[in-house]
Amino acid sequence: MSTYPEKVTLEEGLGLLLPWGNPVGTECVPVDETDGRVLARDIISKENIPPFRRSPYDGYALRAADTADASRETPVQLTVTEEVPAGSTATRAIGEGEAVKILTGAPVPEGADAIVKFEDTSFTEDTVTVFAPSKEGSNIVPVGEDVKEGELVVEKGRLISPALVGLLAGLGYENVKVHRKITAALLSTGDELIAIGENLSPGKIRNSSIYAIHAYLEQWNVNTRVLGIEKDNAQRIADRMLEGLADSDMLITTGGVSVGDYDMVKEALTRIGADILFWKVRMKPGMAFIAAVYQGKPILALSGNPSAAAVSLFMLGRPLIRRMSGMKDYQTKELKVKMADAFPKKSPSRRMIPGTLEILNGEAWIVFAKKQGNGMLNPMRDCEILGEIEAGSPPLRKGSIIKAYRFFDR
Ligand SMILES: Nc1nc2c(c(=O)[nH]1)N[C@H]1C(S)=C(S)[C@@H](COP(=O)(O)OP(=O)(O)OC[C@H]3O[C@@H](n4cnc5c(N)ncnc54)[C@H](O)[C@@H]3O)O[C@H]1N2
Ligand code: MOO
Repeated sequence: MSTYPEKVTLEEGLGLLLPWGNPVGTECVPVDETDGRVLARDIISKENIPPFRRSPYDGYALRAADTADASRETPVQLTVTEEVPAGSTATRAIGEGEAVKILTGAPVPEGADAIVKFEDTSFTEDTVTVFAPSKEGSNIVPVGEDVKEGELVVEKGRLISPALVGLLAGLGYENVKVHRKITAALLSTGDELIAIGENLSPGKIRNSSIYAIHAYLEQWNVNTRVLGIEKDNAQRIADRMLEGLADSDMLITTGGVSVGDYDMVKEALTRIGADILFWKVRMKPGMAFIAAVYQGKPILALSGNPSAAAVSLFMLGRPLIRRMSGMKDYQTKELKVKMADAFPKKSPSRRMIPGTLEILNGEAWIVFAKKQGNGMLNPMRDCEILGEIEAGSPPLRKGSIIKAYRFFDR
């Protein structure tokens, strides 16, 4: 019989599980499909953005030296030689006493070293008059202001944001090398579960938890293969597990991981020959949990209790999924928050309390979910962060400072 650790700390559990989350392979996808994907190569710019000195205003390009003596009383008049709209270039460099009418986004002509806005001048078709000296370089966007040629714009392993999609397009990438999306098979176990459309009968409940898990996975850009509901029968669960694992990178199950007579998931894992990495984590909710590996593929057996399943998925599943997806910063980020509510009970166990993050007077506060309990989904509804009550804590007053874990970072 294989042995495995029981009742590990969260950190021990992550230490045992995360090494199995090897980054998946890569693929090239059109740039407009890359939001939320993980970049698989460093992006070093071959170009400057902008590629030329640019005017940020509609106005006149001129030589700052020509305006040195300009004032309200002694305005300086310059000869306008031509007009340069965006998309064009000047036909020649400007000389002493000359200016070029220029529009926003147009390249600054050779010889010019300052731009004056229209509204700061008076002008005719052929002349422009300025009333103050311009500083050399003023109102000129330098070449490469946004991105410099040769610059490391973004490292591989970063999650691509909407602005980065735009930057990649701006750099000329029609296709981008990203990690392929991982696929997770999802299996719900429990004799009590019925599908959404079925009628409730005594003792039965609708399968809700897996829909929440499915939605979280979608947010994390994971493809899913939904296996449906299986009864509390070890062999049937084992068969479904193998079916799901055959064409997925990982398996997530719910239910049947406690100590009850019908908790068949551990037995099913043994039957398929999976290696159990650990059973039970010292936190609440989320104590009931099994991590296993089958042919290198991670298996997360989550609690049937929906909040417990979500907390395990956030604290253990999410970093694993981020690592498998190719992300460099896969670890959950921590912060210190003040409690906007008291936690009135002693807490012998380490507790994770879902809440929202509020910033008040420059301080981070956690507002706990109104409902708390591992058997509900409501507590997780608006969860942005999980506040941690340490094992052995006395009752905590409002305003106490605790650690929290955040889930809205990229
Ligand atoms: N004697 C003990 N009993 C229990 C312990 C324990 O340590 N000793 N731990 C309790 C804790 S804490 C949890 S969490 C649960 C874990 O139970 P399982 O993971 O085995 O889950 P089930 O028993 O299958 O279901 C628990 C609960 O959740 C409901 N459920 C199941 N699947 C779904 C679903 N897909 N959607 C919605 N709800 C679901 C199920 O009907 C049960 O009510 O064990 C405690 N017991
Ligand atoms: O294990 Mo239960 O998962 O503590 O809520």
